[in-house]
Amino acid sequence: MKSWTLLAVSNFRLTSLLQKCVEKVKVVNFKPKCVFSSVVSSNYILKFFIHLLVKMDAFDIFKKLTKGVTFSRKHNPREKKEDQKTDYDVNEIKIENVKSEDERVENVISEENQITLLSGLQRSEKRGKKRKRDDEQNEVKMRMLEKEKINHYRNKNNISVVGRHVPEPSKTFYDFKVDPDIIENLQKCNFEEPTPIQKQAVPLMLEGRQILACAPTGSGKTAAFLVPIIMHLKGPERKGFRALILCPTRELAKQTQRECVRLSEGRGLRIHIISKIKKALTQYGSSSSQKFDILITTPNRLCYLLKQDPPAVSLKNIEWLVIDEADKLFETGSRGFREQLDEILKACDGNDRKIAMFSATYTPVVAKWCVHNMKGLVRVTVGQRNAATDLVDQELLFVGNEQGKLLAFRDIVRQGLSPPVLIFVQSKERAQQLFNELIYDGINVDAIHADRTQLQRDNTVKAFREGRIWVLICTELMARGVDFKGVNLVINYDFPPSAISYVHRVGRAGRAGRKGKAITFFTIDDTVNLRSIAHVLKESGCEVPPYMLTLKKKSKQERKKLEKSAPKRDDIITKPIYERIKGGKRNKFKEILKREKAKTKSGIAEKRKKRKAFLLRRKQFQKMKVVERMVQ
Ligand SMILES: Nc1ncnc2c1ncn2[C@@H]1O[C@H](COP(=O)(O)OP(=O)(O)OP(=O)(O)O)[C@@H](O)[C@H]1O
Repeated sequence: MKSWTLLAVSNFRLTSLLQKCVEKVKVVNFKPKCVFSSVVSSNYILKFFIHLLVKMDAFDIFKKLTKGVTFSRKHNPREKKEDQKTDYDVNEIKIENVKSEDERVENVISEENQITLLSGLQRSEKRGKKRKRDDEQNEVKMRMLEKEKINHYRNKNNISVVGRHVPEPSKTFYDFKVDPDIIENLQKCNFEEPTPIQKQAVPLMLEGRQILACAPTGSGKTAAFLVPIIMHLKGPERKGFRALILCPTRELAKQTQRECVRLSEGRGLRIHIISKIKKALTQYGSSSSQKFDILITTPNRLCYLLKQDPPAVSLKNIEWLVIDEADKLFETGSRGFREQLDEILKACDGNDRKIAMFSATYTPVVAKWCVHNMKGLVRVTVGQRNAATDLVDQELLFVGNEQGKLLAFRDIVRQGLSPPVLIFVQSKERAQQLFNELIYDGINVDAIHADRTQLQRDNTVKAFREGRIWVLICTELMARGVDFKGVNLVINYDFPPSAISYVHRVGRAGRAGRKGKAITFFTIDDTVNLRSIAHVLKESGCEVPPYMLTLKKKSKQERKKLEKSAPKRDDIITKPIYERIKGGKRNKFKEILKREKAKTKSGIAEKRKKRKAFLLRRKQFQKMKVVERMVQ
């Protein structure tokens, strides 16, 4: 193999440039070996080469640079070995004619001011490439390290994300890229630092990303979607509604509106809730002033407005659509809102529409829909999916039968009840029955259910919030999203229809970092969901008798049936009602009972009469048939 020895050349940049020149004149296997005699600053050398490159062609440059340099073409086996052994070894370079080359360089550059040569710096092109590669590798390593740090922070906060280019979670409110007034409002609410869902969801939504977020009950999901929306809308405009927040109940919508008002203080945003449908029919139509920005409502009311001809509200300018309690709104059937949701989605047909879904529980139906319909979707999960908050101490209590439930509750009261307490029952009738029972026990109690008027419902919620009512009996209506501060105890008087319902009911306690307790009564009739609910308890670190976890898994059909219609239960009554009624009223009640009895007696007699007539007709018919056969 031919080898060249170039003596007395320059530093690294000089060498590599020279090599390029040499390549241009097609010199094969050029291995420059060089040493400096004096120190030249690399900047000046660069300037020098730029000067040369501009003025001369490659051959000229080569000639100029190699002037006076001796090239040895001798075939030297030792040299060959060296060549193979190492790319370039500074210690074994032959130095010839260094001075003359140095002088020449100085001469050429003398026009370009002063030059200082760095002595001892020798690099080959391969080394240069290696350095470049190293730099790239270091950069990759740095990026990986950064990613690892972010992942570590996410793990610490139990955040998991699925999606592309997910921004870093914010550590403090100041890391949110929001205006100072929003941070001030957050601080006014006594929020010290963002909750994990806020840490991840806020930066995501601020970047305009569509998200499906799942985080435990009471973990601040409301502020997580309100902050970016408020930031996005900035101030009031005359475009009609630009953000829409859907909630499953009016109580939750009102609560969200309150929080939105608090967080957007000073911005002048007009936040509306559809409370009176008649007023709404004329308030938001196309002929109105369009001076409104955020609409918070239930799907039913909004659909009613959309169905008017022409529609009584326009959703064309909606930029953010938030579906709170997404899994509930995606439920089909009479209790769900799926059909209404489809109509609303159709009405929000603006180009800029982005969707955010939030819930404490996750269902595959929602996830599937999001994957198919939300571009650039990011899924954010805090903690374990469909798990109850670990701030609540949960207990399953076997009470034998329906009477046992009342006895168990009275026992809890005897041991000492620390209000506020929420009691969940399966129907409005049972809510009323339990209310009638407890009111005679001298407990400061009220009930809320769909049969009560809007005003009654609002007053009850207000009284409970203000501490005028200690025990609130409610149905599934209040299980989702409603935030009563400091609920100490949740009692599932009637067993929840599903594990998801259990998670939401229990989640009314243990909110915003506070601790709480939940007791769930069960009888022998409640075994269908016992196993799955026992698993929820176990996952949130509560003690569960092992037999519950190994109960036979009930079929999906059985569980679905239970979700659709609650099981039949005995009425909640411990004594005959007339025993509790005094004086004249009691006698009246006895009379009513007698009449009822008489009614049933006459009813039985009527039934007997009918049966007799039926039997008689059947006999006659049979006789006729016999006669017909005989004739034939
Ligand atoms: N960063 C924060 N620091 C302290 N408290 C907060 C913070 N963010 C929200 N909260 C408070 O936490 C409570 C629960 O918040 P929120 O109602 O948003 O919970 P949620 O996750 O929506 O619950 P659910 O799933 O039951 O609807 C509220 O009282 C709210 O004011």
